[in-house]
Amino acid sequence: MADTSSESASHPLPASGDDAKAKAPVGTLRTLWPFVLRQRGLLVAWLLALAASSAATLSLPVAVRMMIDRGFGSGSNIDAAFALLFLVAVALAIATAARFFFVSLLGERVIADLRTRLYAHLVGLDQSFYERTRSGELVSRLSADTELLRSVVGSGMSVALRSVVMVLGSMTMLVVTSPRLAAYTLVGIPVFVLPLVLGGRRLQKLSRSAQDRVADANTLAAETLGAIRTVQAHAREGWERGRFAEAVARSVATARKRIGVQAIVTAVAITAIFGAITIVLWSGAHDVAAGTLSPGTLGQFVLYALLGGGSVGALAEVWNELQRAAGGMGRINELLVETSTLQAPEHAQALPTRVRGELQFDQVTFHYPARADAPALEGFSLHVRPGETVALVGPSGAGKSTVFALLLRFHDPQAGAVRVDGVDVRALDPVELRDHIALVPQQPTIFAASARDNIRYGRLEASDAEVEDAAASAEAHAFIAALPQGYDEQLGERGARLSGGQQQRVVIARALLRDAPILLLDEATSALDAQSERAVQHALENLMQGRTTLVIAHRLATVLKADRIVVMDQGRIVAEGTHEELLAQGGLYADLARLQFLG
Ligand SMILES: Nc1ncnc2c1ncn2[C@@H]1O[C@H](COP(=O)(O)OP(=O)(O)OP(=O)(O)O)[C@@H](O)[C@H]1O
Repeated sequence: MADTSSESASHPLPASGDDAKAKAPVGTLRTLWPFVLRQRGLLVAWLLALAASSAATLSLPVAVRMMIDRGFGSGSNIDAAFALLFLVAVALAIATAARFFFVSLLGERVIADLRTRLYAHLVGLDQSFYERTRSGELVSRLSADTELLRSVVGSGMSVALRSVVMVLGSMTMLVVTSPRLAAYTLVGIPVFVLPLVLGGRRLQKLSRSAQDRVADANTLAAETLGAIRTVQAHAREGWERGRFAEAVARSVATARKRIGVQAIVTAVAITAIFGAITIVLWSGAHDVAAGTLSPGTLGQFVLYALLGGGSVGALAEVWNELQRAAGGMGRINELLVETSTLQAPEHAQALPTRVRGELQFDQVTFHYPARADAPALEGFSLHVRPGETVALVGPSGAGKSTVFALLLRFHDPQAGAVRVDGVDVRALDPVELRDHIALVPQQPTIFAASARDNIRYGRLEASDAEVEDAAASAEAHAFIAALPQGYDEQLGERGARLSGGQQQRVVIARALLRDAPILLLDEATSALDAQSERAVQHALENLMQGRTTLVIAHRLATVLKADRIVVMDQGRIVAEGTHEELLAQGGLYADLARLQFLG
């Protein structure tokens, strides 16, 4: 059987960005307002440019009329009429460029601000939030949902406001230009617009389901390619090919419907627009022939009608965009209102300047928020003296990791108290508390950064020499120095370029550099070869020296060296003593030791 343990059948995320089925009302976008107001300068510059470009656009038809009537009509003012037309066009060009620049920049700034704020909020949320939230979901909100909003602030908002100005402006100008033709047009508009709006709605629904079908196929591909070992080990390549082909075929079938409707809508749109223009021109031509209307005025009228009609279309489109963005804003708001249940107390107590590292659990009872019925620790009491090494041993689910979580104050117990140097951890600022603790987790966490920066994560202000000293004590200096770029070598995502034992030693170096009086060590369970094992063991011994150490033990060497072994089962302590004492007692420890430590 192939080893598939390293594969996680990654569950498809709901693609937040695309999935915006606009459940939130458009008013949700109000949340953005304070962020927009913070860019006051850009906002004012944009509004000025918008006013200028709208004025230029609205005067363009007038310039065209003058060009036709004066330029072509009499022939005397040709140069002046064309010069005026060109000037208006240049003004329009400059104002449009300025408008685009200011509003796009405004969009970028506002969204950068929102993303920064959202991330800052997320990293501060407590563990219980992360236990019920998938990190992929958060990343998707940070990227896809903010991207939706970026396009709203950076363009949608601009198009909406501009279109409203244009619709109002061109309607006024239609009436001013020719009240009679304007009356015809206003009566005629709904007749032409209604089928387009209906077609547009249908089109939108279809394009959403086309997107969904494409997403289905992508999800299938992501899931199976991510678990390719399992697929191949089961010889399911042929079957998966078939499934993917079917999913793709379904997306084509949906797309075909959309394309068909779009083709019809296009035909209707062209007929409607040219029908309208023909009718206005026809009616206007009679007026021109009768001498009641100049040709230029007719041209001016048609241009205003086109401007107004185009802007109505743009408004309809932007409305959809606003709805999608409101969905994104709603999801981001859900995150922004999340609060940590673990707040720093208003008047946090300070730990002594030299923390001795005395740990006390007093009758602690704790259950995870998701498991109200099953306590992870129950009446748990433990006293660890400064500098002592205590090994926690117990079957899976006994509560060993929970002891760590409470010491780090990732959660607060429902009863009892956890104390460091006699101070209840609830009275401390969590950041100050954690400053005195070094954690070496079972799975080493390596960031996609250089070896040096990975170690320095333990203490950001450490010098290069201190980093290298820590690496040396962690038996990591030799292999890091041998990397092509030495300490500057990028370790790759999740430490892809290091072996398991090397990753562990980098993390130990990080903990050494942290130089905290309290060490929480969750020993790795994965077997290393004898040489790596010895190096890691050596590194750990250096790390534990002179610190209060709680270790979740998986190795014989560790339990043998511990000052005391605490045996846990179902959230309680069932025995305590040294390896020999506990072996002699028999019971749970003897069973565990036979399985885990003595092979
Ligand atoms: N985030 C969580 N939400 C709900 N229940 C949890 C959570 N984490 C742990 N538990 C439960 O709490 C109990 C103690 O878990 P804990 O992780 O402390 O055990 P452990 O001794 O460290 O086990 P292992 O050796 O397998 O890591 C278990 O019953 C577990 O199912």
